[in-house]
Amino acid sequence: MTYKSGFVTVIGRPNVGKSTLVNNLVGEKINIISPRPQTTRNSIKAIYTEENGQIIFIDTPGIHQARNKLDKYMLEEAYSSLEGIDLIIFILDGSTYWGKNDQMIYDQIKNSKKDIIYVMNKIDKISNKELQKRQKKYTQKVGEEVIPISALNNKNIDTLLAEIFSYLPEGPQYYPEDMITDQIERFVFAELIREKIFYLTREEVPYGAAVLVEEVKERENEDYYIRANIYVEKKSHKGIIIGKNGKMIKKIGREARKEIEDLMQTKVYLDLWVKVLKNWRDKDNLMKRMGYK
Ligand SMILES: Nc1nc2c(ncn2[C@@H]2O[C@H](COP(=O)(O)OP(=O)(O)OP(=O)(O)O)[C@@H](O)[C@H]2O)c(=O)[nH]1
Repeated sequence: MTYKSGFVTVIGRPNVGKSTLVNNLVGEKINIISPRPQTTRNSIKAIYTEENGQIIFIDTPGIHQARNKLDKYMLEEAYSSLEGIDLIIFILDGSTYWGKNDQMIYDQIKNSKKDIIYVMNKIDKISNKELQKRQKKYTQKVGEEVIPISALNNKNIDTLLAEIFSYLPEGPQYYPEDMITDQIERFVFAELIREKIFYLTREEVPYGAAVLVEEVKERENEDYYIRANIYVEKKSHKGIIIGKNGKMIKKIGREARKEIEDLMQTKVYLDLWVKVLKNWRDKDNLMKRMGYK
């Protein structure tokens, strides 16, 4: 059998279940999911690999009217993720009806001249009779077959996968099979922290420092908790980064937090830890997680 692979954009209005679908397919919680809309702030790649092929998913932020700088950035991200991809999956919400935002996205993706698979999600929320009715309505709107699924209950996902592969071209395995995401958002946070270390410390200290974001959590009061480890190569460097009475690490944390808050447009609690790890540059796994080849 030939090996097929390609880049697939998952698009749809906020809250239709894009992250749930991608996460369930890949089998691990990668993106931040919450019942509130617009939780996905970046296009995050998730990678699905099986014997005969590989699908690289781009999970786009929900498309909506831009209200602020961050919204605009998210919109650009969503549309720019259409470039250079092989297939679009347009997710519709089976528990509601065709809306203004669906129309807006439909017009845009139709323009892109890419292949599109239409999916109607959340069918677990409606009766069989209702399902058929809505599927018919959606089919009339888009003029093509609409695949009903429940991302939450993994219903009809095999059909969807087979459909995706039927569109993908013959291609290489782009990423190793044990790699499931490239975690763009975490990488950006880590880079912001690293940048502060560069500004605030001297000589070889910043060059021997690496940052890995270990945890990103949206809390009930709507702020973000971010925990990151700063790895240094020598004990003496740890002392410098922490500083007298923790002064330096507080300063690094304060300045990085301000920038992350600016990016996320919300309050952030940044929890920084400094750890000595000799020769971290030689540790393959760590390098991979940091986004270095
Ligand atoms: N009942 C039901 N709920 C679902 C299904 N798929 C997703 N949800 C729920 O819908 C909500 C939004 O899901 P997400 O996966 O975050 O939606 P999204 O489209 O990625 O949202 P944005 O990131 O805001 O664009 C969550 O509460 C999910 O649990 C489904 O198949 N059935």
